[in-house]
Amino acid sequence: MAVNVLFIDSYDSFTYNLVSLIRAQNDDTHVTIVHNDTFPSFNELKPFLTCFDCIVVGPGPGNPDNGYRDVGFLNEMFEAQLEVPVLGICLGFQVMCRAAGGSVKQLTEIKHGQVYEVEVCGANEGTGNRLFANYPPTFNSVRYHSLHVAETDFHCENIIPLCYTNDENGQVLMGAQIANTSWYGVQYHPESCCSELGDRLISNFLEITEEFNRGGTRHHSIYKLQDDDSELRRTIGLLDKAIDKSSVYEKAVLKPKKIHIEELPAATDAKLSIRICNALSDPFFLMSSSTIQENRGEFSIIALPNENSTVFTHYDQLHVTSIHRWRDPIVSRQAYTSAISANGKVYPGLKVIKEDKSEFWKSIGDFMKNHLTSNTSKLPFLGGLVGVLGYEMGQFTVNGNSRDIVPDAKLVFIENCIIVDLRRGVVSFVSLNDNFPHHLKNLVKEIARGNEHGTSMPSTERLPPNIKFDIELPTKEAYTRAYQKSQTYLRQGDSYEICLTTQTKVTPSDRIEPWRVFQTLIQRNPAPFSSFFEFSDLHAEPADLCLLSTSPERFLKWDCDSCELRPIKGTVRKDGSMTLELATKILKTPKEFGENLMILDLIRNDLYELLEKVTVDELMSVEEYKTVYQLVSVVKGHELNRTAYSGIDLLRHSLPPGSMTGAPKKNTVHLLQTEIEKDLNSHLSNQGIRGVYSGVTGYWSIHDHGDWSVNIRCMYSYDNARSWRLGAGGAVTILSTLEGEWEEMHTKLESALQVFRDV
Ligand SMILES: C=C(O[C@@H]1C=C(C(=O)O)C=C[C@H]1O)C(=O)O
Ligand SMILES: NC(=O)CC[C@H](N)C(=O)O
Repeated sequence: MAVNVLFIDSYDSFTYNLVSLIRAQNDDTHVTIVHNDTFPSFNELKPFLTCFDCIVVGPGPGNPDNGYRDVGFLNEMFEAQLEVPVLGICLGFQVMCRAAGGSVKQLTEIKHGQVYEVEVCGANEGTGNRLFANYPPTFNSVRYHSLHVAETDFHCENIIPLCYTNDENGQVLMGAQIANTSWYGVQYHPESCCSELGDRLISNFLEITEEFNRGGTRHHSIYKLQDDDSELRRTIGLLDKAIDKSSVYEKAVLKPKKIHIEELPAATDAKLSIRICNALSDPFFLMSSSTIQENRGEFSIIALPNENSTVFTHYDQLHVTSIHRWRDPIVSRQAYTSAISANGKVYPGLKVIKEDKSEFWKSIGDFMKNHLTSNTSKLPFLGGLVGVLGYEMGQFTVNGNSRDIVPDAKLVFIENCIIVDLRRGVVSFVSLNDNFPHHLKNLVKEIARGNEHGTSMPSTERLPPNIKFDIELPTKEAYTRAYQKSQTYLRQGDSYEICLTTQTKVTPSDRIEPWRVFQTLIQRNPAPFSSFFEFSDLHAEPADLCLLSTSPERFLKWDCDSCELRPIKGTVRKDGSMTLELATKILKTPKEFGENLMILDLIRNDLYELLEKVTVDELMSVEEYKTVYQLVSVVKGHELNRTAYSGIDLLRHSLPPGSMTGAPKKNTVHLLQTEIEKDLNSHLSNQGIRGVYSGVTGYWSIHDHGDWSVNIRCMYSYDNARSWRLGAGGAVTILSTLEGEWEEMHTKLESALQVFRDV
């Protein structure tokens, strides 16, 4: 049967998991998604309702008692006595029960990302438990809620209980029908990857819908519309577009390009790329692995910008993108500075576009469209854009308002690179225009043979002595206030998990070359996604952005048809007595399980927004790093080829990384920026801005491969290494403790900060 579903989203991070579950029931099911505030009031939505067979009201942050601010027009909608089948989930369920006379109260023991056994009430009787037809007496499902429908109310005659769970709160209502209506709902999350029988719930509801519409006078499904109903069809089309899902660029048929690759056998030495970089006199960017792990860190990429390299820089606060050539002598610092801040002035060699960050994505899409090729290769990168995207390039952040104008994104087009395949022991020289510098090839050949001339790695894991470091850490008082605010929001139901982060500033008494600091860092904290980016892209001028990263976390990797994300959530410090076995025990407790599951479900959501097929390939494995053990899940997206989207769309739509925000993303990012982290970093000039930290670093190759890691366990500088900033944090959940989080933040901070200690 063709069913036309209206899905009302309350800005949750699990919406598209539900939408995909609904779509999966039937090929003919059409789901139209609107937000709960797409319309200023229910009246404006009402005329469209005849287009739909049923309504699904999704989960979300907030409390129905807060009215339009939290739930948009939903209270009004349920008060309007709709004659249409409704399925309310979590927040949707709470709004529905409230309209039927129930009251919504805070749980004593809040449940975020926890699996509970749900007991189904009695067998079918009359219109009774249709929603749970063909269910076993009990099943497991995931709960994400701070609020619930109070027990005193569900014994009222309007609310017919359909299932319960029992926990420290007593008996908690998990599902109900509103008497004399075809409104149903569940408090738990059927769409979570750790919930059972979610598909059966949806298919039962769709059957209820079908029967309702068959028996009644409603025959409005769009698929049954006649040609003269084109107006209605158009209306649905308009509603379908209420949420912007445009792609970064329009995919086209690609042609192969001759790419010049020369291979050289080399040792399988994780430090080879560092040894090569040590010998380079011209600028380079490095994406390297100092540890090789399954499916990570097999390749190190040395990208060599040259005078043909186009440099894209975006300034979120100014709404400006600048485009110029790498170290173009005709672009002076003075011209550059005045061009980006004074609107519309034209300088030779420099293009300044007034655009916001969403247009920035389109600008790089337009640029790359002309460079993409159909080549396939074993190499991850053949040339293309490399660089850094800061946290504020992602969705839902608001513009900063600071004195310091710093770049939020920097991407450089690379035509020459050296790729070290650490597994196969091969070095490749790759050139798009056959202009790979000869002297460099010869130099690398010498190094691969082990003939270095006094340029080897510094033998100590220490920075040069006699330099003092002024370290400004966040205060415990400020952290405590931010932590407590986070707990308040979690209890109120405004968020399920909040990644609370801090920033530390380090000022050396003397400048140390970033490359020197990086070498020390990667020896102290080897990681699969280490990167070195010194953007000295203005001729004879110091770098205005520098990033040294030892990230353990892949954010997103893609090729033409599939993608992979590896969210890390759950951290245990490695100290003398900690073993893998013990860490595994700690990481498999409800606190860490919930923390990881929430982000895992969020990431599935981010992919389902654009893709149909998403799988969880690893559920919470424990991985060992130099200073910590981490809980890692692996999520894959498939069949990108069948959609209008490419990897860059997935990147754009899923930034900032969920593991750095918490869930639901929109509200949590907003709370972090405007309330929680606002006063936490008073020692920084641009507070309220995370900058590079929490963003991503990586590449977009011309053969449409990409790989981006999360900017954590890193340091970055906006003043040419005169001072460094280090971000660190962790997810705060209802099961966190202040001391535990404070310690975890320090553990992560120390993984990079240690290079400035015991020098
Ligand atoms: C916030 C950081 O790390 C993030 C938070 C983690 C956690 O809460 O367990 C783990 C890895 C990262 O996604 C950090 O390193 O600063
Ligand atoms: N997942 C949800 O929809 C949560 C609903 C509500 N904000 C609560 O915390 O209870």
